Amino acid sequence: MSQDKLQMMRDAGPSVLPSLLLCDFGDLKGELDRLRDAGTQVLHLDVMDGHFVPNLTYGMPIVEGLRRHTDLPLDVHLMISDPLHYARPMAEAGASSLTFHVEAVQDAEQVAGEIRELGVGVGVALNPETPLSDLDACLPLVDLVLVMSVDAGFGGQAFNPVALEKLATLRESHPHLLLEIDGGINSETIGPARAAGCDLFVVGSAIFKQHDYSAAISALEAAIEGANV
Ligand SMILES: O=C(CO)[C@H](O)[C@H](O)COP(=O)(O)O
Ligand SMILES: [Co+2]
Repeated sequence: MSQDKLQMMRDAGPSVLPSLLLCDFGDLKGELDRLRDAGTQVLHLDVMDGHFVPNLTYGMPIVEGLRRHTDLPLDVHLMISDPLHYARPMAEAGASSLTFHVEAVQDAEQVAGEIRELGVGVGVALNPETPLSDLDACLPLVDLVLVMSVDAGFGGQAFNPVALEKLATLRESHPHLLLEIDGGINSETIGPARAAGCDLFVVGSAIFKQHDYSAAISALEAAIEGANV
């Protein structure tokens, strides 16, 4: 099933992925309904352990609860020190793709290989200061690369344009890899990210700090459409 969901992420084309980090957790079902009505095709879930990053969010019960209320692909961003410890429970909870941070692991090739065996999409993420060369060993084993445009850990940070260079380099060398960007994406930064070859655009503040999610997502999609690709 998760491989189907990964295909749904590919088939969606350039897409805005709302990050539930900044949503109203007191009304998750309402938030899902509003996002679905706004045309959301993939959800981005930020899992933080208070160790790899200095922030703590949520784990399997929330992923499982979301899965019971939506068929949308769940793109899970693991900002945790020991991704393999939680990979299987996350897959069983309903994750469609699991993206680990290359900075968190000793052997990224092994981690990517073990996640792949779970039947979910495999992603690797890197923070702004991490060089692309750190991905060399695991790139042949992943479906997507998540290029961070802020330091992982918090929503609402300013966009770091170093991500654009990384996206352009990856797009050139790996035309079929799914490329995702996360952090400080809004209607001004999303166009340059699309022009650099990005497919999936994670957005927190620029959706959840607006009253009208449909209007916010439409503005972001218009900026993607208008990008100089
Ligand atoms: O991974 C993340 C933070 O580490 C979030 O996905 C990201 O910060 C989204 O929020 P914003 O659009 O406000 O930057
Ligand atoms: Co994220």
